[in-house]
Amino acid sequence: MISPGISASNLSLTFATNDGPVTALSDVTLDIGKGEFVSFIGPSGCGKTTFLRTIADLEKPSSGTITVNGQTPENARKDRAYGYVFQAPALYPWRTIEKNVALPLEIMGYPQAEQKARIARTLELVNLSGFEKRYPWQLSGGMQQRASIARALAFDADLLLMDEPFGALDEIVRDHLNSELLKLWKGTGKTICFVTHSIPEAVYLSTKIVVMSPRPGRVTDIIESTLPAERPLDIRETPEFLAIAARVREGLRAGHSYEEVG
Ligand SMILES: Nc1ncnc2c1ncn2[C@@H]1O[C@H](COP(=O)(O)OP(=O)(O)OP(=O)(O)O)[C@@H](O)[C@H]1O
Repeated sequence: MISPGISASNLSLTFATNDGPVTALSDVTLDIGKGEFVSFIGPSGCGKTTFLRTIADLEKPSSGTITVNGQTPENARKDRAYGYVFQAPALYPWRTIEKNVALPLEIMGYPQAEQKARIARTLELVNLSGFEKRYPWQLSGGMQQRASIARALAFDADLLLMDEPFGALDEIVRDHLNSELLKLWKGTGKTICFVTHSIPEAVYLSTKIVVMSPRPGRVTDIIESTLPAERPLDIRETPEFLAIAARVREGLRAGHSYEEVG
């Protein structure tokens, strides 16, 4: 049996705004096992970021429950249960790459030697060994995003929350980072929650795909991937891959997601 990593039950979240209440999440029920790679896909405004932020205890649900490693999100946060990778790399320009990766370790009071070892290990995991002394602006966008992944990995949380980390990158860099991320996931056994707008990216990476629709944000389909663990990039041309992609597309249509745009 897969042990529970994240369990949401009838989770709803409504923001009070000047224009009245906005329901970002409506009645979301979802279980994510430890070691799963789960993608959240849906159009802008369907609550993907809000769901990630709720896991991270950055938002409080209006109703329903959610547990992270069997605890409240607040206790999980205090336990440093997760690393968070934002849409933009969000690196400090005045800090070198190694100093950026060191930041959470400094805050958590790791001894210098331990910091050094962890920085070396995580930079190696994301293929950035040798770039320790560079500044973020000296690296390409893809390298900057890898550095921010290294920072999220530095304190070795079991759970990695990634909010559309590769959205701003070109296809080729994105392909490369997708296969690197899969390798990293397989090598570390972490649980990954990954937000994306891209159907091929979601299908390529995930063990489970959560399709969402807006107004209000809800889950329209949960797809368990039947793809093998070993996934070369050209798996994206196989009938099995295309069948899963078609089901995701159908789920998006069922939520009237794209018809409403434009
Ligand atoms: N702090 C907030 N206050 C008020 N409304 C908010 C707040 N955060 C999000 N929302 C609203 O909640 C809904 C869901 O937003 P969310 O950012 O979770 O969507 P998303 O699916 O991640 O979108 P995107 O793909 O554009 O990042 C949107 O309508 C958004 O405007």
